[in-house]
Amino acid sequence: MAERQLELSGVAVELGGRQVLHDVDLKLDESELVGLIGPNGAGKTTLLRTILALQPVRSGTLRVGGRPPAQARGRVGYVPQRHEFAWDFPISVEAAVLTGRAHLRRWGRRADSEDRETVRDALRRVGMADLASRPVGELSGGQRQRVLVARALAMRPRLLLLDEPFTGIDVPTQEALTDLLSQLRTEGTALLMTTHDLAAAAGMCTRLCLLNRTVVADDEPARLADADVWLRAFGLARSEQLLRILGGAT
Ligand SMILES: Nc1ncnc2c1ncn2[C@@H]1O[C@H](COP(=O)(O)OP(=O)(O)OP(=O)(O)O)[C@@H](O)[C@H]1O
Repeated sequence: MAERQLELSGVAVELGGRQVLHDVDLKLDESELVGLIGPNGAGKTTLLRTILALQPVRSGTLRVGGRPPAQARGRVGYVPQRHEFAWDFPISVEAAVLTGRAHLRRWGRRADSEDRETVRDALRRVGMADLASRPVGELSGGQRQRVLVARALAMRPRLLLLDEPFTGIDVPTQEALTDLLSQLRTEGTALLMTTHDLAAAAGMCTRLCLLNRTVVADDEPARLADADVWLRAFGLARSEQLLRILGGAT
């Protein structure tokens, strides 16, 4: 049976005294790729940060690999939005990816041969092995995205969270990333990805989870063909543009 990597049941989260998420139920097993879709401000990033134990759960239950999130940090990789990384920091690509292993190493200990081999392997997987010594500030947007993915892979996560990984990247990087996510799935990694690219998500995800403060719908893309579900998720009236974007899906 597939191993459960993530389970949320009735989860509520508050930010600044305001309830941002309520009654969130979500399950994710190994080898699943779930697209987290919702309008701006729906709580997608907050949900990822809560799974990473960066945000407390107000009520409900959250388990990562069967454990409370604070005890499961070593099994969750995170690819943040690109603007969240300090690209002006004067370090090489290799050093940036090595930071992905920092919490697996004892504080102050130097990187060993296993760390370096894991970093090289992660850079190979994202097609960046040739640029290992390049300063991160000199990279293009697509190359930066690859570095963030390699950094998350360097910890060999069982669960990988990706925040808008396809936003603003070139087509070759989109294709390479799509292939990589599919490979990770076949290796058993569970993947949860926020995206605004509905067409890409429908094409590659095993399930789509429509979030708007709570889970409005969660199913295989082909089974989410009802326009009303999408309209509810996005809080829209029937006439709006989303119906046209969804095209055949509605
Ligand atoms: N530190 C904070 N304090 C109070 N409210 C916050 C804080 N951070 C975010 N919020 C609010 O929480 C809600 C959810 O934000 P979040 O960033 O999780 O949404 P999102 O779905 O990721 O949006 P986007 O698609 O725009 O990235 C928003 O209304 C936002 O304004």
